[in-house]
Amino acid sequence: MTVRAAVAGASGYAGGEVLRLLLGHPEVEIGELTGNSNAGQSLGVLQPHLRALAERVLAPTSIERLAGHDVVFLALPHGQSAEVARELGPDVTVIDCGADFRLRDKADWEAFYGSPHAGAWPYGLPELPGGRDALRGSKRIAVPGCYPTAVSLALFPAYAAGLVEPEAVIVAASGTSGAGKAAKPHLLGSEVMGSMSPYGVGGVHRHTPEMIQNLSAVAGERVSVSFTPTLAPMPRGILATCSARTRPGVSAADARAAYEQALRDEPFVRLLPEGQWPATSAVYGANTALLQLAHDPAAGRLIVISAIDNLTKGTAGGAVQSMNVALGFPEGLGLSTAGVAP
Ligand SMILES: NC(=O)C1=CN([C@@H]2O[C@H](COP(=O)(O)OP(=O)(O)OC[C@H]3O[C@@H](n4cnc5c(N)ncnc54)[C@H](OP(=O)(O)O)[C@@H]3O)[C@@H](O)[C@H]2O)C=CC1
Ligand SMILES: CC(=O)N[C@@H](CCC(=O)OP(=O)(O)O)C(=O)O
Repeated sequence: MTVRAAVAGASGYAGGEVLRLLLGHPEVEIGELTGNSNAGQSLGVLQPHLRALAERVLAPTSIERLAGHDVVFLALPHGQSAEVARELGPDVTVIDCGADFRLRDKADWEAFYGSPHAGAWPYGLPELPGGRDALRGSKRIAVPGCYPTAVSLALFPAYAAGLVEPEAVIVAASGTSGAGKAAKPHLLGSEVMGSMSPYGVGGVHRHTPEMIQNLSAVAGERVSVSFTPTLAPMPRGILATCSARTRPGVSAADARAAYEQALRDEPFVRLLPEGQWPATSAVYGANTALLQLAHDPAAGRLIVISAIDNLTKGTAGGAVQSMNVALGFPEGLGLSTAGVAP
């Protein structure tokens, strides 16, 4: 069964990555492509790496343009998806790469996004316990934020197995494409090259409540999260260093066994052999999350490090994987675990 898919926000980083993956998806025909300030411009100019779409021209984003497709990917700024989604019929599969429908808690949404809460949709992280069941047949999917993807995949096996206390400390580095294509002064090349810097420190980053939501659901109790994001001088990738206090008696071998068990059948999440560590270069352009763990007995903490490509597993790959589950396609269709190296 071939489906026809439209992409709104096709001039942006997330929309471009969705299109790169859809070009390799055997069951998807690419339909309307829309943008905002770049409407009227050709994809050959806006996304020069997508040669097969070079002649296509962006239309303005409107319901008329997006209606009539089987699937609509929304890769729009926060707050822009809800209205579009409301107008699209219940028979259209709408996959939102933005944040609008990720959080279930209205107060959290209002506190971190400062706008009215639009609601919550089934969450596009199939690997979480119950994740695939929630997505199967769903016509609405909220694709996770890139940091919550890296962190939730790193820590869910520990909480599912009861290995750690309900507190997690996370420091993560992201490539600059995480901030989107729109020009921002602190992302000028001269500010970013050759430097790493923190931002959103002290529990204020909007991905914090999303991590708490995911980990608490797995743990069955509220998990507190201290999250510090940093900006790294690379275009793509997230390296998340996550730790939590181990429950009494938990050993390194227990942790390894629990992760191996939890990830045994996962096609896109891999616990590396002992002695190998995740690196962003190994997941560049791949829909893979690579993990490694260590137990620090002196500190009494389990440390789990994960690497993803923020635009692939962290956005567009997660979106396509979730679409596959929702529509009943093989989950890995159109998705590669092969990265680009060096
Ligand atoms: N970058 C990343 O790593 C990740 C991004 N996301 C999410 O994906 C979404 C897109 O992000 P990203 O691609 O990085 O951002 P970009 O800034 O690169 O792209 C934004 C896109 O939205 C369009 N747009 C801007 N304003 C409007 C508007 N008012 N109405 C309709 N379309 C508009 C732009 O069109 P035009 O260029 O024509 O003006 C462009 O196509 C965001 O919600 C983001 O949170 C999620 C996870 C990770
Ligand atoms: C480096 C950088 O700026 N990253 C973005 C996160 C990108 C992402 O996943 O975000 P959305 O929630 O916007 O979909 C940030 O910290 O705001």
